[in-house]
Amino acid sequence: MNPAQPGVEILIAELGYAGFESFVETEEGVTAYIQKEDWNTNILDDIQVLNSEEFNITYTFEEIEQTNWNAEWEKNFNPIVVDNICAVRAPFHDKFDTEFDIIIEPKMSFGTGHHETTHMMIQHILKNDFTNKSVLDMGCGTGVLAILSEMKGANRVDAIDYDNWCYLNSLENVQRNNCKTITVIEGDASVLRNKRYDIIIANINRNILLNDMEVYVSCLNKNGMLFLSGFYEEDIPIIKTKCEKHLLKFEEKLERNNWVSLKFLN
Ligand SMILES: C[S@@+](CC[C@H](N)C(=O)[O-])C[C@H]1O[C@@H](n2cnc3c(N)ncnc32)[C@H](O)[C@@H]1O
Repeated sequence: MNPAQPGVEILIAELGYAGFESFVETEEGVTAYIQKEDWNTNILDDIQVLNSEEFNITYTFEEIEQTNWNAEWEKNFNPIVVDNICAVRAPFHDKFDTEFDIIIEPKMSFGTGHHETTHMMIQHILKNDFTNKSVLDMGCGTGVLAILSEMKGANRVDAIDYDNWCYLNSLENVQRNNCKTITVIEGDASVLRNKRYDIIIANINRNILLNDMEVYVSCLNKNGMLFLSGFYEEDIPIIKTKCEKHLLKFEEKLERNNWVSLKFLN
């Protein structure tokens, strides 16, 4: 995609709503990634900025091989350290002298800590008490947040993702970090029936969160905590309204580059 610069933010926001999961801004424009099974050309009919006379955006699309993507990731994956407390690194990086040291081989899955939303979710987990809590990591990606939840003392963690690649990658990363309390499940909110948690973490996107909020809230214990991310500052009102409709109390907001992460209490 090749937008004039002022249109980039609008374009990324609209693509995010439509289900695109990650974005790389280049000198030529924006490369946007979406899971193959979520893609069809009709999706672009909803992207209003593509029809804007003001920006004149052109685009192409192509299917990419997961294996090529892996190699790219491994070349470009630099370790990160969040708040000097939690490192997220690949197996081939040296160990960090931080309280928490998470080893992730991301392959194609989202969740290395580099993305603003993952970074903020890590910050939320670091700041809150997870001791002996039951935790749901919905949309677990690499499993990084589930792994940190166990390291922070959670005694039961379900890590759920509807994408088979993420499911397999989370299983690998759970083993790699010697986690004992994490169950990785392939599925979406429909697998949550009759499950209950003290803490729910969901870094997905605005529309999925709005759509599945009722199910999440039905699984959240009284006085439980809900951490949400995967959306922008301008989405806060609609997310807050939805949460407040389910009697959740807004507690805290984190923000990075217009991405936000919210904490609610039940
Ligand atoms: C933004 S990534 C977050 C990954 C990781 N939790 C993190 O914070 O870095 C969102 C993840 O949610 C998954 N996902 C999207 N929609 C979903 C749904 N309806 N049910 C379960 N997982 C979903 C995607 O496959 C992706 O791995």
